[in-house]
Amino acid sequence: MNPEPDAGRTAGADSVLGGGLVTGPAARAGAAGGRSARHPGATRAAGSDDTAGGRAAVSSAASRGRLVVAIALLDDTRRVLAARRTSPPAYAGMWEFPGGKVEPGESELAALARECREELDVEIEIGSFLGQADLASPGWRLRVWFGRILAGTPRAVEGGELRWLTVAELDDVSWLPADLPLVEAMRGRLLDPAPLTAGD
Ligand SMILES: Nc1nc2c([nH]c(=O)n2[C@H]2C[C@H](O)[C@@H](COP(=O)(O)OP(=O)(O)OP(=O)(O)O)O2)c(=O)[nH]1
Repeated sequence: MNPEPDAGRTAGADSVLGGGLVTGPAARAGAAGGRSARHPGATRAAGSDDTAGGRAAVSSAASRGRLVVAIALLDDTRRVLAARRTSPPAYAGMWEFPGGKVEPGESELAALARECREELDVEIEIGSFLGQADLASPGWRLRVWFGRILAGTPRAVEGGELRWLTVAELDDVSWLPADLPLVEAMRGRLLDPAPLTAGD
């Protein structure tokens, strides 16, 4: 399933992702920014209640929600790179797709490229959209793309741990709760022999 139009197209193809990828400069241009959400979240907003105060608090929190972008980086054998978090305490030890928050004025894809540079010390090529999920904090949303490494060997710059997981190993780690439906979607895409082309 690819619920979003592809992030962008360039010439070229590779055996893992297929063609139609956005590389660094194109990613920085941010072809996918500003799209509306079309998919319900996987995680219910936490902390809501039925009191007027509760509604106001939730509404206020939603208005300052954040967009988190992350990447399912694949190697040539379709293993995916997972990262183990060290913070906050509630998430420490759980696994996620590398990524982070989009800064104000920054495009989604530029943020994705920046986060991979900062957290993994790699340059990436961004492929097709995997999916999105609402996070526990009201107004926060996670959006994930497939991608591959163009340059560098990933290392956990900010601590934690990295693991390349085969599709058979996806359940060997404890994913963050919001990631679970995305991991399921990814499993389906990885088991499908079709190339993970942008726009498929
Ligand atoms: N990167 C990433 N974050 C995720 C995933 N799933 C999930 O619930 N999250 C949550 C955890 C955090 O609350 C939030 C991302 O925040 P972050 O702390 O990683 O962002 P950041 O790198 O910009 O961090 P910072 O500079 O503000 O310290 O999204 C995921 O797969 N990848």
